Amino acid sequence: MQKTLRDSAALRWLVLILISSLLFSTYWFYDFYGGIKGLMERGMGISSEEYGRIMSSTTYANVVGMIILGGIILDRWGIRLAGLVFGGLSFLGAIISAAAVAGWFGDDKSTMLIWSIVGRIIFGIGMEVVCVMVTRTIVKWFMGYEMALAMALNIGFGRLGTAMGMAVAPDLAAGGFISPAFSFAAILIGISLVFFIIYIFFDIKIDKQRAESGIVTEEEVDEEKFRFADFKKLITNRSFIYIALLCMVFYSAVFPLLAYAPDLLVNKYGFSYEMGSDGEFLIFGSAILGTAFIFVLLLIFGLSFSMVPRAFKSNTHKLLSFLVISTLFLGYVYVLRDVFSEWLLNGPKTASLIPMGTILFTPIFGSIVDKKGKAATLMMIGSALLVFAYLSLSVFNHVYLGYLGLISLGIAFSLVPAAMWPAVARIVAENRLGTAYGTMFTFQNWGLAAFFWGIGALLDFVNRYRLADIEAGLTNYDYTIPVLMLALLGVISAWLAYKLKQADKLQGYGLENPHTSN
Ligand SMILES: NCCCC[C@H](NC(=O)[C@@H](N)CCCCN)C(=O)O
Repeated sequence: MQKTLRDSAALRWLVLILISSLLFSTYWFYDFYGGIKGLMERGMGISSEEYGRIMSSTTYANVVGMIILGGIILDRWGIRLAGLVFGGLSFLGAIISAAAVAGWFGDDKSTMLIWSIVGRIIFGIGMEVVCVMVTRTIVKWFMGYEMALAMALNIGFGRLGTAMGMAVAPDLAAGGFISPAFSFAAILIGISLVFFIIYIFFDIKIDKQRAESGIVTEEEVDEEKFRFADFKKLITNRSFIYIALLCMVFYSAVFPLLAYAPDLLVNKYGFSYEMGSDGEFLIFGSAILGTAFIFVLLLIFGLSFSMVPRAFKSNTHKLLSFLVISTLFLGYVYVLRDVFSEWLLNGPKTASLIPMGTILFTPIFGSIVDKKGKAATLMMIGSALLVFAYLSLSVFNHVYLGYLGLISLGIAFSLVPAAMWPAVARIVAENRLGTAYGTMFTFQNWGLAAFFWGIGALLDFVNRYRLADIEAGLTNYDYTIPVLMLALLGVISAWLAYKLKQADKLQGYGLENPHTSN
């Protein structure tokens, strides 16, 4: 059979980098607000509820079915046009948001708020469909090759975007001017769109090659397509209902918390928002480049831990490679010990270590699920960890318990997605996966809409008699009740994972069994 571009490993990985840049930049824009919540409140004169409203607006179009409509458009138009249009929408939304905070539409609070919401709504439409489009592109290039690894790396790029966005945004907003943090994040999406345009040349070429050699073209591959008949079947399947509800409840307890985590650490434990000079690692005199370098090295270590030892067949080589990477990692931590000890007292930097940790843990848990199974049980454990994390971060007041809570949150945030997404592929036939993802993301956005806003609204409500003092910097927000509410979501998640385990026993999808193919 005639070879195509995807038969070259180098080209496949190049394609992965080109398209993952879109995930990196859109996750960055999605999550960097968390790193500057306090600065946004002061800069724009908004309350926590209004901040929550801006975050929640990302989901507004998606809660009424935009992801499903986007999926159908993706089916009709294909990767190239849909990618340009939805990537373009996320860029447009980001530009509008940046213009809003820069005061281009007017510098009074309500104008800035309204245009920030308009920007986030448009960004949210583009971002979620980009997520589905990128998954589809990975299937197109990696089917029959290293698909699971490519997907894990792809999410890793997204998490790196989240972590760096949260950590770097306060440096970009130095002096309390939030506008540069927005412009920078918007420009990143623009750059990733250029990468996507470069990808388009490869996409055209491979489609040509596939047509010439009689391999099915993208339009003919219907594995990932959305179909209403499939949708009806899915929402009457017990196991799917439980896993989709779990996706909604679990992510509602995690993504919205990330948008408040730096502020929580600042208000509860007295961490800083802006970094002192001791915590700055300068490259060419720039703290931003220095932070980016530290994160890229963390990513490289995370990926090396999860990929290098498993590439060797003999246990001795596995152990040896693990020891070499561990030694290098310890050296890296030792050299940067002063920087890291400052970071652990800074809200945005500490919170950014949660998504960073998932880059290390998600592939590890993924391979445990592959080898040992127990997917539903691991989802129960992950949800229980969430309960522990949120109890530690709410009712208790000790900073070390707080760190332990953050570590548990990071493990839960790795464990549940690592078990959940492959489990969907077991419950749902391959030709219904596109429909399943679209449906789950829509459910997820319902939960996110409620909790992005709900945490902020509850925060203002429980602190209603102290808001003037908080604004004047005389006292801090009390986060106890909002975080306790998230612990309840952890309990519901654990119950849903348990119901999933029971439903799976009846329906026999084998979620608790190892992946025999691996
Ligand atoms: N192949 C499916 C992977 C889903 C990964 C998942 N992404 C989402 O849930 C997106 N709908 C929302 C991303 C929001 C970014 N803060 C994930 O775990 O990231």
